Amino acid sequence: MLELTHLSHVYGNGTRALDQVTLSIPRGMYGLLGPNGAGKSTLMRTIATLQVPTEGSIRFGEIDVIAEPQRLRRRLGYLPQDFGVYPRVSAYDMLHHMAALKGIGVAAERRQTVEALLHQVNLWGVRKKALAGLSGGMRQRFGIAQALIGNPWLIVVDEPTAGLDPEERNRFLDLLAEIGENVVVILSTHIVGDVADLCPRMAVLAGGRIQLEGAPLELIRGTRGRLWTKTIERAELEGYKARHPVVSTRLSAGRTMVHVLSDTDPGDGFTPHEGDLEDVYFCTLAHARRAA
Ligand SMILES: Nc1ncnc2c1ncn2[C@@H]1O[C@H](COP(=O)(O)OP(=O)(O)OP(=O)(O)O)[C@@H](O)[C@H]1O
Repeated sequence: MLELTHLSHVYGNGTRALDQVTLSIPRGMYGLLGPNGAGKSTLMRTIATLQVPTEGSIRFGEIDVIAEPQRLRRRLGYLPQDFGVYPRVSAYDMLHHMAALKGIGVAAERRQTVEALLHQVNLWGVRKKALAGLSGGMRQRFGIAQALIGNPWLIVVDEPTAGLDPEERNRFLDLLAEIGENVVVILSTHIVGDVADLCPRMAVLAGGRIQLEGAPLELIRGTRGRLWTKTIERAELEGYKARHPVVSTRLSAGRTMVHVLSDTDPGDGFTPHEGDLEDVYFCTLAHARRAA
C-alpha cells in the first residue's frame, strides 16, 4: 500500500502544482486521471523520489519515502513521461546497461533478466535494433521493460499511451495488465479509456487537488439518472450552455452532442443518458472549474 498524506508542492515561481493530496493506493492498477497541467507528472516524480515535496509525507509499506529515498528506489520501477534513451544503442545493450545500474552485478543473472524482459514485452525480434529505429509503441514497451528490472513492488508509469496509435496502445495496455496484482502500479494519464480499460481504482487530479476517488464502476453508478443528452447544431451551443448545466460536448457525425448533469429532467428535448467514465470525468472537471 502506498500512502500519500497532505502532499503539496510549490515550485520556485510560485506555482502550486500539488495541493494537499491525500490518497491510499492499494495493490493492482491505479489510475490517476487529469488534464494537462493538473500536477500528474509532479506527483509521479515526487513518488519516484526525483523531487521532494514542499509538504506532506509518503509511505510505502514500512518505507518513509521522503526520509529513505534509496530504500524505495530498490523497489521502484519508473517510466517517465519523457523517456530519453541513447538512440544508437540497441534495445538489448541498453537494457543490459540499465540492469547493471540497477545493481544486477552478476553477468549471467543480468543476461537472464534482460532476455526474459525482452520476451515479456515482445521486443525479442528487434533486440539488436538501435532504439531510435523502434516505433513509438516499441519504445514505450522498452520503457516498461527497463521499469521491470529487479522485480519492483511499486511501478509508476507517466502518460505512457500519449501518441500511440490504437493498436500499439492496446498492446501496451495488455502488457500493463499482465504485470500482476501483487504490485502497486500507478498509471498517470489524461486518456479516460486507459483508466476505464485497466484500473479497478482511480482518482481525478485537477488544479493540484484530488477531485474524486473511487472505483470507476461505482463512480459511473453515481451519475445514474442524472445525465441527459441532446444532439444540436453547433451554432445553438452557446444558448444551451446559458440555459443548462452543460458538462461536456462531443461531435457526432458533424453535429454536436450535449451532455447535461441535472437531478431532474431539464426539458428542452433532452433524453436520459447512460453515463460512462468519460461523463464522470467531465462532470468532475466541470465541478472543479466552478469551484475554482
Ligand atoms: N519545474 C517547474 N517549474 C515551475 N512550474 C512547473 C514546473 N513543472 C511543472 N510546473 C507547473 O506545475 C503545474 C503542474 O504541472 P505537471 O507537469 O505536474 O502537470 P501534468 O498533469 O503532468 O501536465 P501534463 O499532462 O501537461 O504533463 C503546471 O502548471 C506546470 O506549468
